[in-house]
Amino acid sequence: MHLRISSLSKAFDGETIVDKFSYSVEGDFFLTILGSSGCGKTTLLRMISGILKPDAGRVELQSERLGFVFQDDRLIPWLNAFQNISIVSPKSSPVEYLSFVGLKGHENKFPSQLSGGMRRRLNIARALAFNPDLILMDEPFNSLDVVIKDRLIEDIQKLWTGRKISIIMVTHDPSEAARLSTDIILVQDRFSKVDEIKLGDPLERSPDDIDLISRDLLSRMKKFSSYLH
Ligand SMILES: Nc1ncnc2c1ncn2[C@@H]1O[C@H](COP(=O)(O)OP(=O)(O)OP(=O)(O)O)[C@@H](O)[C@H]1O
Repeated sequence: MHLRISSLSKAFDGETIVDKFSYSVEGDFFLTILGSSGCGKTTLLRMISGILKPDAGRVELQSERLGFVFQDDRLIPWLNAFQNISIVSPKSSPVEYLSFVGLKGHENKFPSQLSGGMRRRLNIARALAFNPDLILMDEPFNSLDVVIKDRLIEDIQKLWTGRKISIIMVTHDPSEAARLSTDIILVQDRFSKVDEIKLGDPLERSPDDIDLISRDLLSRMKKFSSYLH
């Protein structure tokens, strides 16, 4: 698996968001695109996925089956949880994936009958059921309560180790990045500064290591926060 980004640029209404950005990573990576709100993380992820066309530059992504967890859940309102999964992935066993995200017993509920956090988990289950070799996740743990979030982070880590898939995740939370990533792209203020951080295997990281990395990331982010200056 590899991702190669060469000299990628994007502007909206004449305002540059991503400016000649190059990056590459390979292997079974867990790449986190980390940065404060509005810095251009989602724009980069959308260009990586091919949903958004860059103004210049190119993305080379080796993947046969791409799964996507969007920021807003894109569930079909008139199908229940089971059907929302089986429609995108008829050969999968939806109950297995619903159990994985803690939604066993909710198979017959429609999206409108689920809480925001449950819909988010259903969204994740649907991406997994597609059996992807690469998953792109945009803020997957937003609006989840802390216990569910902690459990899901553990499960996603198990999935990453067990199935040898690669993951690219967007987040603004340095502690999620410190816990899960093999590699981090820390984006400051619309790509005016980008740190590329290689962390290696997250399973070899102790809670103290995670804490240290998390604090280092936060202090780097604070230096560039316009809100604090
Ligand atoms: N389709 C679009 N048209 C115009 N401007 C856009 C569009 N998409 C994004 N932008 C602008 O680009 C900037 C970066 O947006 P982006 O969604 O990539 O940021 P982000 O880092 O993912 O933020 P957040 O964490 O708040 O989701 C923002 O100022 C946003 O208003």
